[in-house]
Amino acid sequence: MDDVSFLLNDLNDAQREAVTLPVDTHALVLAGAGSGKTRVLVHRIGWLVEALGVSPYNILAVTFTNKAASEMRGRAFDLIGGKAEGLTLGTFHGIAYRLLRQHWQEAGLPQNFQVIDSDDQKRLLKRLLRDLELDEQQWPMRQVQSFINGNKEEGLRAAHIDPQHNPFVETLLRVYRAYEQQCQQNGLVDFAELLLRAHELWLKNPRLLAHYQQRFQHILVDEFQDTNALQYAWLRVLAGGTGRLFVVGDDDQSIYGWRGARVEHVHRFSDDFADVRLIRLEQNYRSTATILKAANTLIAHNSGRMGKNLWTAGEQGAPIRIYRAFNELEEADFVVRQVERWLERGGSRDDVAVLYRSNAQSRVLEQALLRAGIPYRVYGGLRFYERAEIKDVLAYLRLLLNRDDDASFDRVINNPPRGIGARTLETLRAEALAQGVSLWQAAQRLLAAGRLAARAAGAVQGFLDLIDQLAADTADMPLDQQVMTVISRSGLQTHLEKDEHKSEQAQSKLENLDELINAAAQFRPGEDAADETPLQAFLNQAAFEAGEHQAAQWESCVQLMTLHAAKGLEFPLVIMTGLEEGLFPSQQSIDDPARLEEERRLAYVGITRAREELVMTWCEKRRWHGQERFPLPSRFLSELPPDCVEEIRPKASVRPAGALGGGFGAGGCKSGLQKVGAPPFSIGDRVLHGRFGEGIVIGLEGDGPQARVQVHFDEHGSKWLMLAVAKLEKLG
Ligand SMILES: Nc1ncnc2c1ncn2[C@@H]1O[C@H](COP(=O)(O)OP(=O)(O)OP(=O)(O)O)[C@@H](O)[C@H]1O
Ligand SMILES: [Mg+2]
Repeated sequence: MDDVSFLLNDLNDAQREAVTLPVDTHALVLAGAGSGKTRVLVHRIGWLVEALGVSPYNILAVTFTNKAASEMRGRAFDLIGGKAEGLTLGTFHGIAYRLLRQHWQEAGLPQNFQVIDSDDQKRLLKRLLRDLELDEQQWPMRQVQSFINGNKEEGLRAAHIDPQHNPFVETLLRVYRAYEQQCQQNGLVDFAELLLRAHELWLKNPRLLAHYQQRFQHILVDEFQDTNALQYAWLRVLAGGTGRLFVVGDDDQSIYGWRGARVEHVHRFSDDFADVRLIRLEQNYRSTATILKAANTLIAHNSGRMGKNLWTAGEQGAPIRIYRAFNELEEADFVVRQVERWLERGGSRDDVAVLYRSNAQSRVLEQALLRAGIPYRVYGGLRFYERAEIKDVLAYLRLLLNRDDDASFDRVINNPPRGIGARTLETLRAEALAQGVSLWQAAQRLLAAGRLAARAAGAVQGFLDLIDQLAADTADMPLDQQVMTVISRSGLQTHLEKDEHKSEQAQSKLENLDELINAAAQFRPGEDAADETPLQAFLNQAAFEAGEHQAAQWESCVQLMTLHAAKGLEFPLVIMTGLEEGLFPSQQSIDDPARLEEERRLAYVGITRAREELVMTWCEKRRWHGQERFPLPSRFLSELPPDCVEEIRPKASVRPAGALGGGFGAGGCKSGLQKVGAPPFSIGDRVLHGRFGEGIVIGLEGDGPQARVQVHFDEHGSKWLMLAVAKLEKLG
């Protein structure tokens, strides 16, 4: 087997054992982060093809995200060259989608069926509730949606569910049935439906199933701990009696419990399939010994783990640096300095990932990176000002300034839904086109001429009045109140709040809206904005930031992403931000032990993304949900081994460690960086400047005549000033 030794050379014994298992066994590779599970999976593909002569056509590989899938394809290509093209490789949803496209008839779908996202689904359900004369107050959208999606994920259609004379379930079932019917009629397929249909495709078409069972003799699954019930069932059916499953996973990285993933599948796997070979990998190749020890110590706080021993032969590495920022603006500045430092030492931007718990945290980070001219990409999501809910609010604000802004008009006239249908919109557009006027003017004309049906006319008039009224009422408000008023009176907020508890998605959108209010509160027009109103300047700035530094695909970029999106990836430098109680762990998880453990696994995922250096930051003060908060440092910080961490503070800070809320628990981090010589100010002092007014000291740098101080002024934002020349007065 000389010619296949390249497949085994850079593997350790346990990895090699997994890769070279006989062709007729099932395998479960259970191992911690960075132990080479994904590598083993790819090498197994190579082994099947090159050593055992399996055709790529007979191999199905499932990953968790599209990015992971394309990386896996790349790695497979490196091993087996062009043969990799014959593999079927993708996410569960992607594979189900392809199957349904190919077998639309057998699946009972129209050829041109359309996939709808969660927002589309909500809109459709709202309409159905109205048709069924059900009150949305009584039947909250989140409940309806989770009833339908939850059942689909369990493989249950409306017809399968016995309401057992429970009137509550009976009503939900009526909605489910109507929804199924509507989707079928219009050829619409939601996310859960993709998997359910693909599953039913197997069950209803034994011949087709037999074909695919025969074809996919080898099924390999990465991140197995995050499969949900339907995905697991789908795998079981497809594997049938002959297919061989090779699954890899880590119970400590199960982070999608809130979306129905079941770590129990890892336990069940050995019962559901005969002769499963269990292989454990214990050597970590990704991280320094320090980072690995921190991760191991942290996750040991969870109970009911399968237990693992991860070790590394790698270097000790630098300590994990924990930065206690004054506030989120200063935190973002610090992140930028870390990136710059990395680049100065010869690193590349691609090496750096900045991770956060909540999407809304990205705005301040994006702004700081933009200011510093560092290209970045928000991975697995959109940049702040490109997010739909932010664009919605901005569209309202634009309309307040300019009623003839057609793009904005079009975006929000029926958003949130106010009963203005597609036909009315068509009429408006046709009129605007025919008369060469804006949509707003077209609406006014049609209303004046009585050319809209009564119901539509009422709704359109209501919208025009809303905008006029908002413009009049908010004209003299400060910018943040303007934004806040628009968010609440437009109905956008209520629209999202209605399903607040159900979807993280709606919750995250609400957080983004709060963050937009923060942005308005912190906004200071530039010097060249003298003849604009603050609102105009704010909108221009937002447009600018949305379009700015749109990094090209190939350009080297710092990557910003949520902790969830970082799963499976690795970076030389990882910066985890917002390590604060109430943010990470999230507020909702604090009183629920199971959810708290999931948050801890998320922290474990974050820490184990780092290869060489890890930095964690938290803020003594954070604007969050439109309020100033003074969070405690995250409990996860105090769960790290003290000898692995180093606390750093803004340079030359003279405030003694612990003065603002104490360290983080017993054995907290010792600060080696405090200077004793006493500059006249310390972080957190309130100061007065002749020109910029009042502010707060957030940074100090240098000594003697070179000493500089960074102040965040209430009215003018952050500035660095030379201490020797700036006339700063300390306020009581
Ligand atoms: N035997 C080995 N020799 C050298 N490097 C290895 C070896 N095994 C894995 N690696 C490297 O270690 C890193 C982690 O591997 P991999 O991503 O496969 O781990 P994983 O177990 O899938 O991690 P995660 O749980 O985070 O998904 C990768 O950079 C990989 O190339
Ligand atoms: Mg992996």
